[in-house]
Amino acid sequence: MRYFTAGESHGPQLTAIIEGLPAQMPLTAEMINKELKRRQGGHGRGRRMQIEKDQVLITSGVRHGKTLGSPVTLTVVNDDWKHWTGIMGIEPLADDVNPEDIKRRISRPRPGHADLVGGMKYGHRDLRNVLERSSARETTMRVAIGAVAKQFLRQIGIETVSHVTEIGGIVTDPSSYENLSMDELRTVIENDPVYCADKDASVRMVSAIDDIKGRGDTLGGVVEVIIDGCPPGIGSYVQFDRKLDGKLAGAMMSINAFKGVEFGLGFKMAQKPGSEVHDEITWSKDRGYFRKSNRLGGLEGGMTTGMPIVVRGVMKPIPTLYKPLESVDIDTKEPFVATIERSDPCAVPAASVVAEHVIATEIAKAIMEEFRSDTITGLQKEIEQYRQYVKEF
Ligand SMILES: Cc1cc2nc3c(=O)[nH]c(=O)nc-3n(C[C@H](O)[C@H](O)[C@H](O)COP(=O)(O)O)c2cc1C
Ligand SMILES: C=C(O[C@@H]1CC(C(=O)O)=C[C@@H](OP(=O)(O)O)[C@H]1O)C(=O)O
Repeated sequence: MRYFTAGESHGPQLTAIIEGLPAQMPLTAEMINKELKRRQGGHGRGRRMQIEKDQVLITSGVRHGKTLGSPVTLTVVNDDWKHWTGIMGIEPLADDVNPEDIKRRISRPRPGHADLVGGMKYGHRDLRNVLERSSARETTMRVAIGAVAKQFLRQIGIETVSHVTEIGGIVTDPSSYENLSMDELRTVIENDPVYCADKDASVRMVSAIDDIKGRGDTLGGVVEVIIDGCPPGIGSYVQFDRKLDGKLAGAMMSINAFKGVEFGLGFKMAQKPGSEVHDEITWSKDRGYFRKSNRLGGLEGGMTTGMPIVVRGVMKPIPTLYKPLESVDIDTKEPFVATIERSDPCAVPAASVVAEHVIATEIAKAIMEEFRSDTITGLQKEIEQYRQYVKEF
């Protein structure tokens, strides 16, 4: 499976193309729209999310609700485009227009964004040309692609869930959710304003977001993704670039504003002896091989172990502040303090949805590399046989 995204934040539309999906898989716009709506939500989002009502249009690769095996194209219209039509025009500028006079041209790079270095690299004196593509608006299409990947994973018995475990130093207590089933956890999270499974922490997170917004500042946090039902042996130890943990870490780090990733106990492993980190192996007739604990987060030697995959990512606080940081105007080289039109004070809940979808996409891709049938029923059969084989190994 291969995929691409395209589109500018304030351009006419966003596009994704996915190639290599099995044929005969049920797929509807509704399945994708449900996830797009979750990404737009979460306490802490700014005014742009009141303008957009993200809805996908499937324009190829699906007929009568089933995949054809041909490339699937997804598009989402930017409702904000109507306010930007002239500014974002595709046609060349008229001869009498000076590029430096383009409406809403940006000559003042924002710290923490791609603006300055992107401008240098691509020769853009209007930094809007960088901002438009570096914006996290792009994550809309990564969620759309991930929704398709999740639908594929569901067909072969793999479930995904994501939740917020920390915002601005407020940390969830794992005992409040670690005994919940995947379905129970999903229900709690979907009904929570910050997609958090610890009710007490959630209340404090909401007020921390309101407080930071009032102060013109922003907050980051940590999100956790859990993937349950993966058979052992997805990924490989035989070549460095086939290790699944490396691919998942790369996917997590590709999300705008993500600055770190960990599996299982993660960075806490540094504080513990080996006997409190590694997971003992056991076997039963019902389950086959399994681990007595899951401190390594479901991966050993770059391969899934069959235990749930547990991966977390840290998101920095949003860089555009109403209480802005100092920067330099590229025209005058003079320092300035920026004025802000709108921004999200905290997008950690939305980012947890993005994280779940990019991880689901990477896992779906890895599974399609291991099992090669061109139809979903063929793949289901192959995977079922493999599950039986590893159980009795
Ligand atoms: C869901 C989501 C929403 C975001 N919203 C904003 C925003 O409103 N304002 C902003 O300055 N950055 C926002 N960001 C973060 C920036 O896109 C990101 O920090 C920037 O592109 C620079 O990339 P880097 O932080 O990965 O270096 C958001 C990120 C995500 C994942
Ligand atoms: C549009 C989205 O997020 C945007 C991501 C973003 C950024 O700089 O990354 C900046 C803001 O955009 P704008 O400048 O238009 O207000 C966010 O709203 C979205 O998530 O769909």
